[in-house]
Amino acid sequence: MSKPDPDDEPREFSSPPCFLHELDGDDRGAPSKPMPRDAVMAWRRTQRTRLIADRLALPAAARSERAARIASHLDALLMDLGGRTVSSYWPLRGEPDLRGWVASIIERGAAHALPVVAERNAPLVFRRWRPGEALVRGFWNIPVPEQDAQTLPDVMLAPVVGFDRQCYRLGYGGGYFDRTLASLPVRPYVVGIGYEQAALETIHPLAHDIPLDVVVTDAAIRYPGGG
Ligand SMILES: Nc1nc2c(c(=O)[nH]1)N(C=O)[C@@H](CNc1ccc(C(=O)N[C@@H](CCC(=O)O)C(=O)O)cc1)CN2
Ligand SMILES: Nc1ncnc2c1ncn2[C@@H]1O[C@H](COP(=O)(O)OP(=O)(O)OP(=O)(O)O)[C@@H](O)[C@H]1O
Repeated sequence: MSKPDPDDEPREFSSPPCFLHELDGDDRGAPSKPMPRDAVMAWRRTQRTRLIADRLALPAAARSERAARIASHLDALLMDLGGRTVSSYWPLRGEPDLRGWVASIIERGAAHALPVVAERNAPLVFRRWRPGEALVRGFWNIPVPEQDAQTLPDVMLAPVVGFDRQCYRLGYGGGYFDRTLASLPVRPYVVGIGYEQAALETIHPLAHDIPLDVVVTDAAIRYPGGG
């Protein structure tokens, strides 16, 4: 397992064409001048709190309607998942609930797994799971499969707290998905999942941040730099 890099500096050093946006105090659009690591981490904490509160404020009906849109975008993006292993997540803190879609891909011949924090600050492991199978409480009380049948996903759904134009992911701050992607022998196809309202201009990527391949929201399928 790699240790956090003390030289973990922001990656973006290019000057924006115009600095007027810095006068209006809008920290959502985020200026693209380099920010020190401590400032990036503090900014991320503020954004996490705001973004989680925003999605928890969505009425349940709006959340499930948006999850259905995300599911139909996933069908359009991923098409035939027969014979593939897909990892998803047990929905927490207002994350889109894709459990119905998971049941549908299993019916269509996919295998499915859930991520498990087996050890703090270590890569995630993935345990096979089908609806109806037993779950137990893991770290932070997140339900995880009881059976320790480990697998590696071909397609990994990564729920986002926020995402940016380059498809960098803001998560809960544990660094688990980044650590996992840095350690897997074969990189899966990594699909960020979130509501459109989680869009940010930039998360101020640091050296440890690994971009998602694509982000699927209720409004769009977004590729890095694709607007
Ligand atoms: N539904 C779901 N399951 C998931 C993830 C996820 O993003 N969503 N994960 C994606 O990585 C992993 C769990 N990651 C987590 C990372 C941090 C915290 C958390 O609560 N952290 C503390 C602060 C950090 C700490 O104390 O270590 C907190 O927010 O209070 C929770 C889950 C695996 N399972
Ligand atoms: N490959 C890695 N090796 C060691 N530490 C890492 C690695 N990737 C991330 N970290 C550490 O994890 C911490 C949290 O990172 P970050 O703010 O990017 O979390 P996050 O992506 O929002 O969280 P999560 O993936 O758990 O939802 C940072 O201190 C970072 O240094």
